[in-house]
Amino acid sequence: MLPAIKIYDTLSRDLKELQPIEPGIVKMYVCGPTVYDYTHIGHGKTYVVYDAFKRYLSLRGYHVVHVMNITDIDDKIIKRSQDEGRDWSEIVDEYTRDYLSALEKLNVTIDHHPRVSEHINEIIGFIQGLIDKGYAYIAPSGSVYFNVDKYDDYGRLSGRVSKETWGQEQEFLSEKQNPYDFALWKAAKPGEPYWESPWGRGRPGWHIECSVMSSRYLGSRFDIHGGGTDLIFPHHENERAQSEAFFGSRPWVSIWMHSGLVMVGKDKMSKSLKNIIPLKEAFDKWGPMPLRLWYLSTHYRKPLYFSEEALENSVKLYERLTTAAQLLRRLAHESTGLHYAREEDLKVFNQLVSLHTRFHNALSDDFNTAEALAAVNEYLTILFRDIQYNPRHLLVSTSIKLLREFNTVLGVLDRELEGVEEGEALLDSMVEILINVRKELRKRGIYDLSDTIRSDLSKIGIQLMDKGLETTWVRVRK
Ligand SMILES: Nc1ncnc2c1ncn2[C@@H]1O[C@H](COP(=O)(O)OP(=O)(O)OP(=O)(O)O)[C@@H](O)[C@H]1O
Ligand SMILES: [Zn+2]
Repeated sequence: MLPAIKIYDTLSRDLKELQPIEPGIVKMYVCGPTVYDYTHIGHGKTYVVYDAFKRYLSLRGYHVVHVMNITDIDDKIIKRSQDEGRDWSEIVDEYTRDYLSALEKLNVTIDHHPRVSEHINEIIGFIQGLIDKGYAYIAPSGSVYFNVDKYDDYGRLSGRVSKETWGQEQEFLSEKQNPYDFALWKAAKPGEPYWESPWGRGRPGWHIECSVMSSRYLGSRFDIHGGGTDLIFPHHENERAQSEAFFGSRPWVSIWMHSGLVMVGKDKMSKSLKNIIPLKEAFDKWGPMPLRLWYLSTHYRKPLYFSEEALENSVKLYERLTTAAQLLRRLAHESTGLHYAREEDLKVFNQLVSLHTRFHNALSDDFNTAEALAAVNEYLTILFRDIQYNPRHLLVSTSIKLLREFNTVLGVLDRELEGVEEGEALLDSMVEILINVRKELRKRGIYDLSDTIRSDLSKIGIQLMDKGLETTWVRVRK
């Protein structure tokens, strides 16, 4: 029996057992990027952590619905478009493309990827609802603010008990009833992008989009709300206040799950601090899969300090994992004759089984990927030390099963593990057929054709090596 899944909930400051509102289905919303600059390795951590968590939930048999928004209307985007003299939609297109391509490389999938600009009517409806219920007021400028005093649980998520610590959006102090009220709708200044609304031309404030789009795709209550710890205040505090006010029920979400930030020294890696490494540069230097492993090398709630050395270690781990997948593919063919296990083999088998338990214990206890990776490392040691030269069927098939399970969460060997399926065996046989044909051609002196076969195979990553008339081959990973 696998242990129940527990996750640290920022609101109750305690571990909470995952008990989905609808049995078997986990609904998760994670705050996504504001697309006004290149996606950086800090963002990548947040995306990969929730992707890996979702993969773990799937491994445990849950159906997960994962929503992440794209903020394509925001003050930062408008500022960038004014600074560069470019239309805001051009900026949004450029950086959305960069973001989506980074997700693809990182092997992160999202089920719903809603954009603010495509939900303006729903946002207006939600704000009107808050006004009607007495939680929001219209200022003379045409902006609409949330009246924080009307909501009785403000500050609990972030642990800010005193009103003195709630101040935000200083630029609107003159028209807000309180310094801690926040904008739901911002009246447009000349030259700014705008949409028509009952309160005049304007655009949504930042926080309202997440309340609206989460309920649009997940309903008025859902299981997990995530994002980086930088968002707890004011963003998530505000999301919570306006959602519970609008739906008139509590709790809005069952678990608030926050991931620690990528840090450069003492600072958060951040576009605004200009200390970023864009993901596209990091991909060239270390590769996307080692980055995934690096993100998972520390407990998700802790900060992750940027370090070239740590990234090099992840590159090495990735190499060991890919070698393991290749080795297992080979052993899967070789071990078919070794259908008996001796006593010492059973000991190795038991070690593998206990690593499986350790992996699940770690991940079900607040998704401890650092501890899970320790189990993976130990598995690799056993594979290369005890199984590689003793490929008993029991040990090889258990190792394959385990590596698949590990990878379901890690998400770095999807392609390599396909190699263990029948499809790959078929491909292997096809290569052998071509090699035999080529041998015949060479025997008959038809070298131009035999060279063509070799160079064409090399283009698809299959390298032939001749020794006399005999030919061996390897797969070259690009
Ligand atoms: N340094 C970081 N480490 C981990 N996650 C981060 C980091 N910076 C931002 N995030 C997370 O990435 C997601 C998208 O962030 P967003 O685009 O809003 O960043 P931002 O705060 O505007 O960026 P920046 O601070 O770089 O200007 C959010 O969930 C946020 O919590
Ligand atoms: Zn949000």
